[in-house]
Order: sequence, then structure tokens, then C-alpha cells
Amino acid sequence: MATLGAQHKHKVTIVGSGNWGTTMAKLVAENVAAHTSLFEPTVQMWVYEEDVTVPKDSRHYNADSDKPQKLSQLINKVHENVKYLPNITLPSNVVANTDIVDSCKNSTILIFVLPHQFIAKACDQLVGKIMPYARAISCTKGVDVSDKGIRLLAETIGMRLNIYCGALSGANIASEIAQEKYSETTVAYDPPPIDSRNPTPKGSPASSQVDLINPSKSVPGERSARLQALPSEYPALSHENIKKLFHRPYFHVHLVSDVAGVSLGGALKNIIALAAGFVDGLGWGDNAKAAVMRVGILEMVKFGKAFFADSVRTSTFTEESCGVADVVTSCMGGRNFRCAKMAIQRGESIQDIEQKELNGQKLQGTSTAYEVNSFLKSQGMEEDFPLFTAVYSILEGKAKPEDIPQLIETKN
Ligand SMILES: NC(=O)c1ccc[n+]([C@@H]2O[C@H](COP(=O)([O-])OP(=O)(O)OC[C@H]3O[C@@H](n4cnc5c(N)ncnc54)[C@H](O)[C@@H]3O)[C@@H](O)[C@H]2O)c1
Ligand SMILES: O=P(O)(O)OC[C@H](O)CO
Repeated sequence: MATLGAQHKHKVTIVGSGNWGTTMAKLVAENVAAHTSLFEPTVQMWVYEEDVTVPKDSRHYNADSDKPQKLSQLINKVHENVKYLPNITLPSNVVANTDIVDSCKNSTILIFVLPHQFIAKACDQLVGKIMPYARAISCTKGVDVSDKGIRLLAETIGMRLNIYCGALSGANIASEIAQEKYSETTVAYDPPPIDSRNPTPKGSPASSQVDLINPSKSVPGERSARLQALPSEYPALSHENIKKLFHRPYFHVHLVSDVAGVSLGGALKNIIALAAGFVDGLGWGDNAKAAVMRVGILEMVKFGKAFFADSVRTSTFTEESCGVADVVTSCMGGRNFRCAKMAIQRGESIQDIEQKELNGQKLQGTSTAYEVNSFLKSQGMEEDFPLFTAVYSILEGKAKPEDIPQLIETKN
């Protein structure tokens, strides 16, 4: 039988509009404009609405600028996110939308780029309101820990929305990418094959061809959701087409299948970056920083093998941008590193530094350190991850940054 060509195009929504969210909107909007046979021309960007004033040093500052304005309206007027990504012009096909449901309406590709603490609530607002065969990519760095265990954010998104979710992570400081300075990233996208001989049982969430969504079995005993096939009218979401959504001349994408490795690299490097900031804040120099990075990378690999053994590949950590490379960039210029360093230098809490210095941007390392610790404690394995445990103890005021060498010393 002759195959009909694709008749529909993918509509893309960016769920989030912070520093990285707005950068993703920019580069994805450039790509949809470059691949008009695959994607609809407009990219929706969900904005968590707030009042902002245009900073005095902004090129958009004028006589009226001291009055607070709605961030979403300002983005659509001046094509810039003056609060979270200042001085970067967004393509005019990025449309800011404050209604999360409306922004995702009819979208077949949902790109989640929210600080991880807001993912669950965002998903809950979308349950039953999205295309049942939509696909998602999580660009958020963090993990989801509950009394049931630990879950990747891609799993959280996938299971709450009954869709497949992959992950994008890499050595990616947003402001550099927004300025179109070269960087690499890793995208993990590996939906299970749909088994056409196994239609969805009556009453199950999806209504046509399905298969298991849950990419790892990290939460034992939990019911796996089922995946609905993308209708054949849409262009296939092959690795080739997913690459077309993200790859830019300045943003080089490598596609893999290891969602767990990509997700854990992005989450755990934030704990390592805090440790690097602590020792740098003490003025201990680059050797000390290299030491905590070495131990941290080993703990990252060990964590993956211990808790995601079914799915994680060690080579993802060592060979891809989302692993060692992200540890390196985060420990040189990331917000977690910079805030941890400032906290030590000024003798203030990292939460106070976050409030004062980040203008609404969010650290992910502090909450991840707490979440990972709570999970390790539940497994009786705190001592097996001395660096992760040291960072938690320092945040809790139970240890000092000066204690790090003793705390991470190998016990022979
Ligand atoms: N910024 C980077 O360089 C970078 C790079 C790669 C990955 N990431 C990851 O991407 C994710 C998002 O980071 P970001 O830099 O875009 O965000 P950000 O740090 O700029 O966070 C601020 C965003 O959170 C939103 N927000 C505040 N309160 C909210 C609420 N109650 N509900 C929903 N949203 C709310 C704000 O509106 C704003 O859009 C994080 O997990 C981060 O680790 C960031
Ligand atoms: O600024 P951070 O510490 O949130 O890190 C940003 C990116 O994750 C670096 O890859």
C-alpha cells in the first residue's frame, strides 16, 4: 500500500521561560522556522506571570519603564525577556502565553524547562488537557524523590501526563548559548516501540496502540502508564527529526537512548558544583576543586549503577556532554558554584545569596542535595556517597566546608 506523506506538522510548546527556558525558546524557534515541513511556525512559551520593571540599563528602558508591567506582555512587545534573559532578542515566532493549558493546546511536542520544584504542579494542570499522543523532552535538572523512591523528572512528566518523555542535558550555561557561543548537548530520546498487536485494554488511559512508557523501574510496584502512537499524519519523531528541533550551528546535539544517564548527569552535577563552590570560597584553589570534581564524578557513576542499573550506561557520564563536561562547566561558571562560593566568602547562607544575587532565578543544587540525601538515607547508603553527604551536611550546618577533605577521604 502506498504511504501517504505527512499531512500535519508538529506544534511545539516550551513549558517555562526562565534563563534556560527562554534560551530554549529562542533556539527552538530558530529551528522551526528552518524546518517548515516538520514544525508549525510559531513556538508557544508558557510564562509564569509576574510584574517586572525594565532595568535602567536595558535598551528597552524609557520614560514609562518604572511602572511595573506584565512580563508576558513585555516579551511579546519587545521580543526580549528583560528579567530572565536580558539583552537577547527573541525571534518573533516565540509567543509568550500565561495560560499553561492554552499554551500546550494541540502541541505534539512539549519541552519542559522549569526549575524542578515546579514540574509536578505544571504537569497536574495539564492532565487530560494535552494531545494524548504528545511527546515531551525534559530540559530540567533535578530528581523527584518521594516516600516511594527516586524518579527521573522525565519519568515524573511521562507518568503524570501518560506520554513519553525524553531528556536534554549538557554543559550548557544558558547565557553563553543565548549569545550563540558554541556548545554541545546530549538528547536522550528512546520511546518504546509500539506493539500494534497489543491494543490498549478497555479503560486504560490511552485509547489506541500503546506500550510501556516508564523507561526505568526505579519505583518498584508502581503501575506503568501506556503510550499512545503518534498518528501517521505527523512526521515521525525519529532521532533525525528530534535533532532538527534542537541542533543549531552554535548548539551541537548528540542523540542517545539513555534517558537515565542524561537525567542523572544533569541533576547530580549540581551537588558537585556546590562542593566546588565551597572549596573555592575557602580560597583553596584549583587542585581542591579538581579533587571534589573527581570524587563527585565517581559518585555520579556509582549512583546511576546502584539505583538505575537497568537503564543507565556509564559511557553516558564519561563520553557525553551531559556527564563530565557538565561537571566541568558547572564547577567553573554555574550559578550553584558561584552562589556556594559567595556564601562561603561572605559568611551568608546560600539561600540568602540566591535571593540577593539571582534576580528570581533558582538554584537546583541545594534542593537536589536534600532530595538525594533523603533518598540515600532511606536506602541506608549515606556513607557510600561521602561527597553528596558532605554537601548535605554543610547545607544543614552539621559540617563545615573545611571538613570536606576528611569527609571524602577514602576509607581503606
Ligand atoms: N540557566 C541555565 O544555564 C540552565 C542550563 C541548563 C539547564 N538548566 C535547568 O533548566 C531548569 C530551568 O532553569 P531556568 O534557568 O530556565 O530557570 P530560572 O532559574 O531562570 O528560574 C526562574 C523561572 O522559574 C519561574 N517560576 C518561579 N516561580 C514559579 C512557580 N511557582 N511556578 C512555575 N514557575 C515559576 C520563573 O517565572 C522563571 O521562569 C533548571 O532545572 C535548570 O537546572 C538551566
Ligand atoms: O547555573 P547552574 O549551576 O544552574 O548550571 C547551569 C547549567 O546546568 C550548566 O550546564
